[in-house]
Amino acid sequence: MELFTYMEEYDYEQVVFCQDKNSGLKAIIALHDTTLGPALGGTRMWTYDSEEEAVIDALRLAKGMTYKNAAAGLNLGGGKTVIIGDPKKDKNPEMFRAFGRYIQGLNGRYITAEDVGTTEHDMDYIYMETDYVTGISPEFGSSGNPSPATAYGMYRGMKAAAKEAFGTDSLEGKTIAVQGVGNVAYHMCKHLHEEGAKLIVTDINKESVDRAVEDFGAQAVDPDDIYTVDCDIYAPCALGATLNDETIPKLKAKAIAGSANNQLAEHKHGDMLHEAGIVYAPDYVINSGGVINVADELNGYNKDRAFKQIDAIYDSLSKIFEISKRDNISTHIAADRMAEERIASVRRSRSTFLQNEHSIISRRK
Ligand SMILES: NC(=O)C1=CN([C@@H]2O[C@H](COP(=O)(O)OP(=O)(O)OC[C@H]3O[C@@H](n4cnc5c(N)ncnc54)[C@H](O)[C@@H]3O)[C@@H](O)[C@H]2O)C=CC1
Ligand SMILES: CC(C)CC(=O)C(=O)O
Repeated sequence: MELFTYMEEYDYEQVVFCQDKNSGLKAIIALHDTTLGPALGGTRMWTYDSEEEAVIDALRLAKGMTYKNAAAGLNLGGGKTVIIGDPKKDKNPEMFRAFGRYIQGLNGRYITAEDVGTTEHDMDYIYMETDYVTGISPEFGSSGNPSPATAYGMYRGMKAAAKEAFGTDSLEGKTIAVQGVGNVAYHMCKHLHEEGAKLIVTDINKESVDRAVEDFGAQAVDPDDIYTVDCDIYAPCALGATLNDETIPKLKAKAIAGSANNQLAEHKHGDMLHEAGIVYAPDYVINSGGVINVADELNGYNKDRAFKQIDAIYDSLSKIFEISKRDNISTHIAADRMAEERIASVRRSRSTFLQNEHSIISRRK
């Protein structure tokens, strides 16, 4: 991979490689676009097959955060971190403290939070070294783990997708197939179960499946079978790129509404779904509840205010479905346009010179 060529093609601002031999930290912080404000995005810890795979994941996730934060109406740019390692075996407090110092070194250009493989406690260690971290334990005045907020937004977004696909937003009696029942999907399943939906679940982790079967009466299937089950809505809630040439033709669902980031392997897969008449709720819109919740901490956390904003995911998706129908474009393109227009308009409105803003002249005495 030619890193600078890739960065130039997709307009990335900065990539930071962090290494700390003592703790074993190997992290990549990718900052995509900070037009709207400091980049806010979580830290993923995962066992990558190669360093290149980790870099690409950080870059793709960071760009997704630019679009997510813009579409959610937040004054925040897009960034993300990946830490290379096994979250079950390779973590230690020093690793997250060392990482916190790297974040501090960016002086507010990047603010982190949880993602796959990291927890509230990891964030607490980062917080020992920097203020630029959210989703820390509630005893520090924070909003805590963002997963329940993401799950609530998912539930609201799934109702909007159901309205578009079935003419009613009630999920009672609907069969929903869930890939990956981890932090977000467990809480999402709780909402769906309470509304009377039937759940089919899969996970590579048996304990997670057992918990969903026990708590929500879900039916369990093998990971490879989730694409072919009879269902009304498919919810990809594991990792990215699972909507691709191989899986899309197998799907029986009329709507797709999941929490995973970067669900479409390529842009053309959004078009494939549109052509197949499947209502696709763009991932970064439907899963923005978590970032909306942690972003609220920057104003002094207020749960009611944050959840009111999360509720609005329903309206944002309804608007996207409307534009998609009106202009006969796929929903992911409609969402991208919404986000890009917001960034472009803020960029224009910030183009005037300010004497008190940092600029080359402010350094001259
Ligand atoms: N935690 C949050 O608030 C947010 C999470 N997301 C995204 O949602 C997705 C899920 O996040 P979390 O629930 O936090 O992570 P998690 O790690 O708790 O859950 C993911 C689950 O997927 C399972 N899994 C992985 N590969 C699988 C496969 N091939 N087949 C079946 N199951 C598989 C894992 O075993 C795990 O149980 C991720 O893509 C994440 O980036 C997006 C926005 C916010
Ligand atoms: C705080 C996190 C939920 C933000 C993030 O990384 C995401 O939405 O993917």
